[in-house]
Amino acid sequence: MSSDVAYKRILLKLSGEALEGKEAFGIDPDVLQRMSEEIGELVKAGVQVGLVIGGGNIFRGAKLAESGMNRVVGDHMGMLATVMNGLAMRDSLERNSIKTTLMSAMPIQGITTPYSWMEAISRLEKGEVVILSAGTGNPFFTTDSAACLRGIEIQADAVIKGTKVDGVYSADPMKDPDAVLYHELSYKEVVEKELKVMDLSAFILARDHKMPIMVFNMNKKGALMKVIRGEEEGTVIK
Ligand SMILES: Nc1ncnc2c1ncn2[C@@H]1O[C@H](COP(=O)(O)OP(=O)(O)O)[C@@H](O)[C@H]1O
Ligand SMILES: O=c1ccn([C@@H]2O[C@H](COP(=O)(O)OP(=O)(O)O)[C@@H](O)[C@H]2O)c(=O)[nH]1
Repeated sequence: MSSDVAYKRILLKLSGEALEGKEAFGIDPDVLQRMSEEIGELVKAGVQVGLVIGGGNIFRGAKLAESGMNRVVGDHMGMLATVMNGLAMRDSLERNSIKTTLMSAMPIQGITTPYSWMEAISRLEKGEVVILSAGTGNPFFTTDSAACLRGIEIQADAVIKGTKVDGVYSADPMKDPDAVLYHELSYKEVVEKELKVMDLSAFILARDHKMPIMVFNMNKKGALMKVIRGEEEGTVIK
């Protein structure tokens, strides 16, 4: 492993919505390409990358339930959306010569590999990127919960969450122009200040297992590598 990286194995969580990029719906190929290049740099530096991708660019169960659909069915659709994003991401990574396995908590024979934590670790050790799709496989959870759960299972050194803003702020930066970016926070401060990092059940799981969380801007070129090098970028919660 290259000596200038601070983490050997990471669980990278990419937001489904951020994959939309400049498109009105679905997936922006430019975002996929840029993320593939950035993930490729990590792999070259010797970092083992487990990847959880959201599905918010396609379906969210809670939103579907607002219009009358059964929430469980809506969540199944949301989880399948993460498999579609996973297929697109694997395709893009493979086109960039990065060996990738797409695992799914909802197995689809012939298309995905069923999720197994031991198999995931063994492939990560061989230098493959492993995409862990279909969230936790259960309704009423989010892909942030999946990221923390899988991060703990695969014994990652940190959960690194890519989002649309530069990190965790004192208030929602999209709404409050005076919001201040934090570079470091404790789990306790996040709870006390009620800061939106991820949903509470995901966050508490990470806290209880002392899993560090980093939040960075997916739209900022090079930000991910800076986080991995331990440079001042985004927000670290530990
Ligand atoms: N304290 C805060 N710090 C950072 N972002 C915040 C905060 N409060 C609300 N937000 C909003 O949360 C959004 C990111 O949430 P995230 O969980 O990544 O989104 P998604 O719903 O796509 O998973 C940002 O775009 C930002 O507008
Ligand atoms: O373990 C999980 C993960 C996801 N989902 C569903 O999949 C959708 C897409 O995931 P998420 O909203 O976390 O995506 P993101 O916001 O990261 O794009 C969610 O809204 C849920 O409906 C679920 O039911 N269980």
